[in-house]
Amino acid sequence: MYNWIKNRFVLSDEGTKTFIKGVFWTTWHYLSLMLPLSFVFLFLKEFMAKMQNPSAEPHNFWVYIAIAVVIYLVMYFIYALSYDSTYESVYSECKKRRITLAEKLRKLPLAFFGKKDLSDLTSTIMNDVNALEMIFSHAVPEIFAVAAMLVICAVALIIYNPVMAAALLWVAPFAGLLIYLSRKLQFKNFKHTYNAARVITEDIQESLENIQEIKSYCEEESVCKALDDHSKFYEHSQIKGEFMSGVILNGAQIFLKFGLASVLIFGSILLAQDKLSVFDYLVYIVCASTIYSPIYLVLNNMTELFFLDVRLKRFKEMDDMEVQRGSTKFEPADYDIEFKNVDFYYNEEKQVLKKASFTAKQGEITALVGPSGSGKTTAAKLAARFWDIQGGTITLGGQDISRIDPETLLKNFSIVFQDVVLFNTSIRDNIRIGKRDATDEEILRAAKLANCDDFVQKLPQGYDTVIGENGDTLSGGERQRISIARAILKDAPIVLLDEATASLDVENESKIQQSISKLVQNKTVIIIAHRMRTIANADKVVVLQNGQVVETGSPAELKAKGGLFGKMLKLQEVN
Ligand SMILES: Nc1ncnc2c1ncn2[C@@H]1O[C@H](COP(=O)(O)OP(=O)(O)OP(=O)(O)O)[C@@H](O)[C@H]1O
Repeated sequence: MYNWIKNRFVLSDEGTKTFIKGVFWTTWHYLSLMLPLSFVFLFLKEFMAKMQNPSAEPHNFWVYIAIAVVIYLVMYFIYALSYDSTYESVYSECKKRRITLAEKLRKLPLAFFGKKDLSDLTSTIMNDVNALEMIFSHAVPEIFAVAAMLVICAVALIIYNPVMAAALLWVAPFAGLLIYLSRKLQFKNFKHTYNAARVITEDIQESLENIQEIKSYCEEESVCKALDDHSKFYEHSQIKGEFMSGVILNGAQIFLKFGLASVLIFGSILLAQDKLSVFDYLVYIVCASTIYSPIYLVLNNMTELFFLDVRLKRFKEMDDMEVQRGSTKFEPADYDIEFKNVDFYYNEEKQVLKKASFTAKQGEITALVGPSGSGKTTAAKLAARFWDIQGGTITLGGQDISRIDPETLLKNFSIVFQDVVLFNTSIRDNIRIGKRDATDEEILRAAKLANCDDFVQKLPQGYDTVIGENGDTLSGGERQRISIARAILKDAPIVLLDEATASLDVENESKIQQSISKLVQNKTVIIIAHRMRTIANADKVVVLQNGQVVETGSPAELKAKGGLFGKMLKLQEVN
């Protein structure tokens, strides 16, 4: 049972224990709801005994008051315990689930994020877990608790009078079966609604992110129309889903009412035949008027469980995702990077690297050159284990990087991409990302080396200026310089520069080239640039074409050879 609960609801060990505790107390809470009813029966029994025998001595009035107070206190404490244990379990489990998801995301290869929409992941971490909070704090414990209470009551009623119990309870299994049989249909409906909601979230996020392009290409109308269509589809599937659930649930609820009719009919027959006392008849009528509400509650919550399954499926999908593992101990003799017959493809349709072999030595600048789409960026990112390769090996300091923990590996890399990512915080904090414990002096030094200081000093708050989402308030070149300052501050033994100076003007580029030449001393440097002057200082050039290494050598050697590199060089000289 323990394992079933744990797997069924994708819970942690502690979550399963607190969940069972919550269900235990919720069951007692529902059982305690019968106490006032028992009190009424006690009173009724005595009242009828008094009617049959007027000389019988009634209980003292204060006895009833005392019983009522005890019942109230018992119910109060049981409810408090049930509330406390259920909510404690729910909130702590949801917190854990969010942390586990975030931890999982941290360990997934970056390839995963390329395939997934980020709004979708955010929605799983926030909205799906929120929905779980609701369902776990209400529906799930209630199902277990009310079902347990109903079983106990059913057993008591069957022992008390099996025929009347049968007349009362026969409807419940049929109503339950009706809901159970509808589960596939309800699951399918909810999945449609859920996916439609995800599409809308993605639409909104995408249109907000690309608002500039949308406006500049006058695409507002078509974007709004798409959003409108998706919203209509969402509305339609919501209404369809609710209608379907409503029809099924109402069908079950109406069916349950037959139970009251059969109690009245059978009870009257048995009463007429003198096989049932008036008191027992009244007991079953009262039961019939109260017991179907909790049964209906269970049925209603069962449909919530079908909805829960859609969300749990998403959690399981993320849970089952393969994470990148490796040793956290990494003490290389040097920082030479070696690609040996590397095969790589993002998806099976197209192989991006084919038996690629080259070495980027420590203390040297290795330039990756080649036509657009030849696999330069991919190769550079593979060196930092952004993805795992499908064939060959990549070693760093002689150690296979697929056996090194990605985070441990990345500590050795300073990376500057063309697509700079900045955070909506101060310039100082954005640079500090390179080295969390950096002093202000170290930050200033890195900023000066990266030629940031001039433009930062002109800003009203200097290094404390908050730069907006992804540095929106800065120019492309300024943003790029901040990211270079970050890399300088990190001072890692390996430097990857992917079109790092592409968005700078000639004057700034040459200044940054000087800074970069300081940054890269005695380091392993892999540089990707389309402008040939950017790689003039490279020690080695690796030319890629269609994912294959077609030339390797110094810039002078390759120029003299007159191959692809020579042609590219000539082309740029002409231009
Ligand atoms: N995340 C990805 N998923 C699928 N395919 C990708 C992905 N990134 C790149 N590719 C494909 O892999 C091939 C190599 O891309 P890559 O960016 O490595 O080339 P590149 O030589 O750096 O190009 P450029 O000079 O234009 O930046 C291209 O065909 C590209 O479409």
